[in-house]
Amino acid sequence: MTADRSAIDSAFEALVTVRRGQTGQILDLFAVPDRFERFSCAYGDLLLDFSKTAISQEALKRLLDLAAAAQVETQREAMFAGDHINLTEDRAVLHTALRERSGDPLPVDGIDVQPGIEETLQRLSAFASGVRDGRIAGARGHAFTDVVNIGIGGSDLGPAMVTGALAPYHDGPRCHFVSNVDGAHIADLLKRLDPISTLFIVASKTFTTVETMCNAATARAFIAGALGEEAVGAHFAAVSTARDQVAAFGIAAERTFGFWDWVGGRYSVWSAVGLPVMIAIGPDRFGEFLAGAAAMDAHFRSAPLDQNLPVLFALVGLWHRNVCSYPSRAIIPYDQRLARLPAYLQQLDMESNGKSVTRDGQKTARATGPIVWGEPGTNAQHAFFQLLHQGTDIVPVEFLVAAEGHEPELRNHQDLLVANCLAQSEALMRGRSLEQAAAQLAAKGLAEEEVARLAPHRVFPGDRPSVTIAYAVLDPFTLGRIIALYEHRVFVEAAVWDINAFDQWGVELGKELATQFLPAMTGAPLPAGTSPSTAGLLAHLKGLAQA
Ligand SMILES: O=P(O)(O)OC[C@H]1O[C@](O)(CO)[C@@H](O)[C@@H]1O
Repeated sequence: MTADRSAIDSAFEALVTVRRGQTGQILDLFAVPDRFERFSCAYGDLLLDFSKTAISQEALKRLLDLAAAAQVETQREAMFAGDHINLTEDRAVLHTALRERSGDPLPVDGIDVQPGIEETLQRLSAFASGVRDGRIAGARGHAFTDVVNIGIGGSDLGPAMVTGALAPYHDGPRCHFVSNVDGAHIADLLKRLDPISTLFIVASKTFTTVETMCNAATARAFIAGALGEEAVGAHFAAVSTARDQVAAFGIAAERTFGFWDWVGGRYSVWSAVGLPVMIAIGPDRFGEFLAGAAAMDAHFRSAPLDQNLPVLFALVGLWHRNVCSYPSRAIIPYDQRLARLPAYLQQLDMESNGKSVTRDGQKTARATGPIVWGEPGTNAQHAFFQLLHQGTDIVPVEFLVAAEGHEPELRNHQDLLVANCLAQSEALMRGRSLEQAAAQLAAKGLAEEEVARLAPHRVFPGDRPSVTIAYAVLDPFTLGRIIALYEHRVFVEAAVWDINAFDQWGVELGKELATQFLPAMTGAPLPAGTSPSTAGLLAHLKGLAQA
């Protein structure tokens, strides 16, 4: 479908005009008594609060006009219907089908994909259950105590993040994740593992990714060296769309779990890529995780735009990126088990929306995906919150926080955690004036000149925006809802920017050059045209390696 660029441009112009006309601060917007109610949106216990942004009633209205101008609803239906919206790869985008359990037929290119999804899920459940209860065991009959997922990008970040997030639900074997081609990653893990009770899952959509193939070969040698070549089959499973390559590696068809080209790597945790999660928490809990995402899908599809969490979340993102020109967004989960969420969202958001051309190949009219980064609170407070509060750049923050932890006996920890989370968003918005800083110092009895010297350092400009996502508890259902919320937010932002969120050509050039440079590591000349800087660096490193 073709976006109506002029309607989108007009909607953005109207927003810029609103922004220019704003005189007060975020705090002043709370003069409207029900601002919190009006600028937050709940889906069950999951609340998105965006009242601590500079979005006024007028701005919100214009943002909703922007969504209408971009025909977000039409674009959304094209995705759910299985249209080939990934234009550069000529593919449908249907990760949502993986969690849709109604059983209704879903034709893609004339073929119903639901039976294949169901069959794969049944096979995954049987395999995961077998590994969990020891019916599927190693070559010498030992139950698996450790499962190692070998994958990278979407074949690593999703299962690694979700497995960590749902640690309280683990009742299966220990799960580990190896992604980096740096041999240190796998070597440090293998030292701690007993081959006799270790299962490797090689996860790669393409089964050609260099890092994954290199790590898989090392893992294979680990098993073959310890237990013999004939043991390899019992200690490996694969997740891939490339069944031929999997077979060539030596993994049997019954231990190969497929998915489809309409599932992008960074959207694949709902597919067989989620196998380590299923082994860790069991098929039933994995089903709850899928159900959470399906619930968010249904909400995204049916809620009016002004009550639609992913749409509102995206509009806040567009406001910050395009109207306020903020270059990044920070993800700060006040939930230690979501420690890998920022990394997961970096791929989801930046690989999807880090684009400079529109769907028809024209240069984009405005800035697209921001830099996404973050760390869990409260640790982040003691690292980079200084800059968030007093630095010269404004970074909109996205806080995530649960009402309950999983440790009722540590309620005092949860109280401290929640209080800190709320305090940070309040402090970012409220700030502290020079007068207030001076008054505080004077109240401590400091001399006048000391007050004047120190007070400027204690000023907080305030007026810094944040969004808070609050929920009851981080269970599988809620985690599913949160990830789907972010996925659809990325979708809506891309729809407005008129970019393809589902390809990733930007990762190719570096891969190509690495392939060309590899022979030079063992003496061949570097390809013609390689810069003197790169040639100099290689010579330096080789000199050091030989020393
Ligand atoms: O699953 P594969 O094919 O090994 O790819 C891994 C990752 O590599 C990328 O293609 C590019 O980095 C990602 O999109 C993907 O998640």
